Amino acid sequence: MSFSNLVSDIALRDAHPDDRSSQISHARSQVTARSYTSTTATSVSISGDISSQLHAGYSHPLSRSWQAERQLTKEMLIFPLFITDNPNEETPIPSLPNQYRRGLNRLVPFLAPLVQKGLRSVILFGVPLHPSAKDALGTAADDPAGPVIQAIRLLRSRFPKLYIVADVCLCEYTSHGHCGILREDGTLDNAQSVDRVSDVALAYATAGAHCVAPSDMNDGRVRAIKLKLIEAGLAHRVLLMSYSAKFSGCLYGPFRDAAGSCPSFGDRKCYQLPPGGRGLARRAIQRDVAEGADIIMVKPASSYLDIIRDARELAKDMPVAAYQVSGEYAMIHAAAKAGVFDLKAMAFESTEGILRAGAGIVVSYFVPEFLDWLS
Ligand SMILES: NCc1[nH]cc(CCC(=O)O)c1CC(=O)O
Ligand SMILES: [Zn+2]
Ligand SMILES: [Zn+2]
Repeated sequence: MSFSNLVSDIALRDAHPDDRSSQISHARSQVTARSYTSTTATSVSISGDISSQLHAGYSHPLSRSWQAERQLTKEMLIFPLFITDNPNEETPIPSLPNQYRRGLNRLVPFLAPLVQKGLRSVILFGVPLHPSAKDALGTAADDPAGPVIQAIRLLRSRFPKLYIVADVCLCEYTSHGHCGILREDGTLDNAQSVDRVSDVALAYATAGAHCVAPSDMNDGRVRAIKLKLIEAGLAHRVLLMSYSAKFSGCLYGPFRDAAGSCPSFGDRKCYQLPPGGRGLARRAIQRDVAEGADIIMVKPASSYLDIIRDARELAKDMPVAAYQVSGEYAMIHAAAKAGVFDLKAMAFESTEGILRAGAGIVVSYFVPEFLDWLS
């Protein structure tokens, strides 16, 4: 049977208008199936033809939606916020389109309409603008008058249903910009760093954060934080989301612009994971599960979908989160601006990939848009 006969054989009249082009590939798959059965010596089995028919399963927008194991919902989304120590600040971040650094006085007016639209959760990053706020120990990180602790209190009281996650790290507060306390030779002092990071986490939990999320990558911080939460009587209501598999690479640039957290020397390659290190990521995930994490996070997301799947399998009984980081967001914006694709379509496609890999929680700078798109 010729290819053109087959094409006319197909009921094009039943196709949805947007599905006409796929009829051609449909015809090709029938060619393959039929020529296979006709050249076999055994009796023609119809099962080959039946199993080759996939299009019926997704020929309608609703049936297409049934094909996903998970659909994106507003409950899955966590929105990152950059909070400065200058109460009236509202400054756009050039490398992060539509994102701003905001002071305390700007938070409630900004968030109120988003909460109205269904915003469920935010993750807070402190951005001390005054250089004097930074020192070798990151003292400002748990300053009770600092932006994060003040924001936790404010948001808890003004938006009682909003779930508050506090990112826990020292790099925004250290004079050298590294994620811990350094030895004289410039390497991280792990024991001191873990003690300091866990104190900061405890301060955020005490201030009312529903969740503390250590992003520092010091060894053993999950256990140290969990123990301090237990000791303080907070372990039953403060969730610990670990940035377990956090890879070093080029995708955090816009964030470091936003947070002013670029290391003043060196890089983070000795504590964040090497991009090829799948085995290390698996060990880090298993380690954090054993140390008492409640949620495992993988970061960045799109270049690490296999790691998200690993996390899904290694931490079977726990939620898995993925952080679509600043560089991923900036790339999508830049490509959309250059006409490569439609921004909304790509925001959905990238997020669907993250969910398909196994995440059930997505930290994303697209949250305000998703709240509109999902309404
Ligand atoms: N440790 C701080 C921290 N927490 C989250 C991010 C990155 C988030 C993003 O790029 O959107 C970073 C930056 C870094 O590790 O340099
Ligand atoms: Zn850090
Ligand atoms: Zn301490």
